[in-house]
Amino acid sequence: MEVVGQAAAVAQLVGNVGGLIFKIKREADTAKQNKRECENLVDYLSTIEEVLPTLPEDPEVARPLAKLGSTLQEAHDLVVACQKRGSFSKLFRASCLADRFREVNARITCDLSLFPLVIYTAIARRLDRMAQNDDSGTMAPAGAGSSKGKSSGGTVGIETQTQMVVSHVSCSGSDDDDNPRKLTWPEIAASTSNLAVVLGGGRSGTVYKGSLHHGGRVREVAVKVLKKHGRQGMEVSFVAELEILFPLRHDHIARLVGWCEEAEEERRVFVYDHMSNGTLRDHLLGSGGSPVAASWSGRVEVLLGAARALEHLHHRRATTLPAVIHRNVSSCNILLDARWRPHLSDFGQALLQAACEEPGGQLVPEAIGTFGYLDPEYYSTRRVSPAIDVYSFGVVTLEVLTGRPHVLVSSKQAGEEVPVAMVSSVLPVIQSGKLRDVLDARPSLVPTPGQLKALELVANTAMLCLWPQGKDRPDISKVVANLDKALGIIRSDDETNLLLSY
Ligand SMILES: Nc1ncnc2c1ncn2[C@@H]1O[C@H](COP(=O)(O)OP(=O)(O)OP(=O)(O)O)[C@@H](O)[C@H]1O
Repeated sequence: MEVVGQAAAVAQLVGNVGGLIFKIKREADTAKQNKRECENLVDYLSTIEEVLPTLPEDPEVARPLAKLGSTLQEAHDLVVACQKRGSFSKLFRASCLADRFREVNARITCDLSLFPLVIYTAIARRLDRMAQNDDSGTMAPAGAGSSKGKSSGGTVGIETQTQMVVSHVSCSGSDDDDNPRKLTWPEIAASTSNLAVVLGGGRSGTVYKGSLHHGGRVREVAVKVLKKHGRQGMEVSFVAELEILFPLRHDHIARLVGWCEEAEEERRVFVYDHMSNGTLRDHLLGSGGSPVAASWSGRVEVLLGAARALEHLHHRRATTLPAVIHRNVSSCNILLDARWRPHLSDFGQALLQAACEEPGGQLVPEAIGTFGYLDPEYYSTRRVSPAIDVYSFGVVTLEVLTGRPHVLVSSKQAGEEVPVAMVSSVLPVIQSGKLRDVLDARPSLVPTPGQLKALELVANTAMLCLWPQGKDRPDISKVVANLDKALGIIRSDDETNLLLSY
């Protein structure tokens, strides 16, 4: 009886969400302003509408459904507000409404992100029950006439979720025909000669070298095969990462070329453009004479490119897409291509900024990041805001200036080596005006006055980025402007010195 009651409650919530989508579509049809935002919202909701009938009548979907319902109620009010055409300060009103659309879109995305896990569990349970009671081999989700039993292993919800993500971001992102594409495992195996060459590895998986025909040409690619840890958690992060990476196009962001998702085999893969000159850290800590290690202009150019990538992530306001917070900015995640141009990579921990957040940032269950780069304020408050990337970028800037690793090993204490964040030993020296004492000597044994002036600007910018409280740190656009200026000073100084040497 209770089960019947719960199923009825879910059916009612599904009906409620479906009804709201219907009403939103109707109101959007007659909107008098912010029509584009209304249309985008309707496109997004149409995809959700298609999935609604496939939701299992399981009590676990009730909570995210109810949350989605209340967000859609706000979306409805917003679309209704677009019925009025304000004569006074019309543009101002339209821009306020556009902001609210971005907020509502971001919240719908947040609400959806709660679904995969519960849908997965519910469908898996359903399949178990079917295996015991019903060997017909078909599964008829509540109210659906489609989706017949081809599915196994409870993967319908997840693959549908991936499909939703792809179709949503395809609508709102770039419309070029060079979009990332879905690949099969045999294609992955062929492109990497059966995972023959390892490029690197980390907490989330192993990266292999490969080549792939894509966008009308053969591309060198890096193929990241995700670890098969906890199936459910992996699915959630895979979908989230795909949602973020799919529409990203920037000269300084490692581009997603494709992905492979074979849920039954627990295989999940991302394919990126290959960056043949490795990580920034390799060059800062290595002894080789790469342009990045050997010249101040090369180093500041890399910093500037990476800062521009972050600026692109933090300020996607020209689009309806919410800002992205990377959460894992480090010298290991700045990769260099064949022409030594930097590309920000590794979006495995990135988050879409929820527009519904309170001041101070979105609260997350756990502050994840890498020791030495992790913003201490974020670590203690668990609030995510763009300022946490600015902090980590400050650490990378100090690495570039000093050539020292982000973590130093201090002397042994009680028989154990104690790691210390590099920031805590280098920052006080810079603050006391002794930048030269910590500057890496490799680019120039004795920096010229012009170089020193530029490097002081870079160091001062790093100090601001490392301010203890996020609200006091500069916006990344300010960081870009300072680095641009510093690079200009270094370049003109290099030219003057070249002329003088003739
Ligand atoms: N596009 C690429 N081109 C070349 N090499 C790459 C590329 N992407 C990753 N790599 C190599 O693989 C290594 C691991 O990649 P990545 O940092 O994305 O993995 P991860 O498991 O997410 O790491 P982390 O533990 O930092 O989260 C990198 O340090 C780099 O050496």
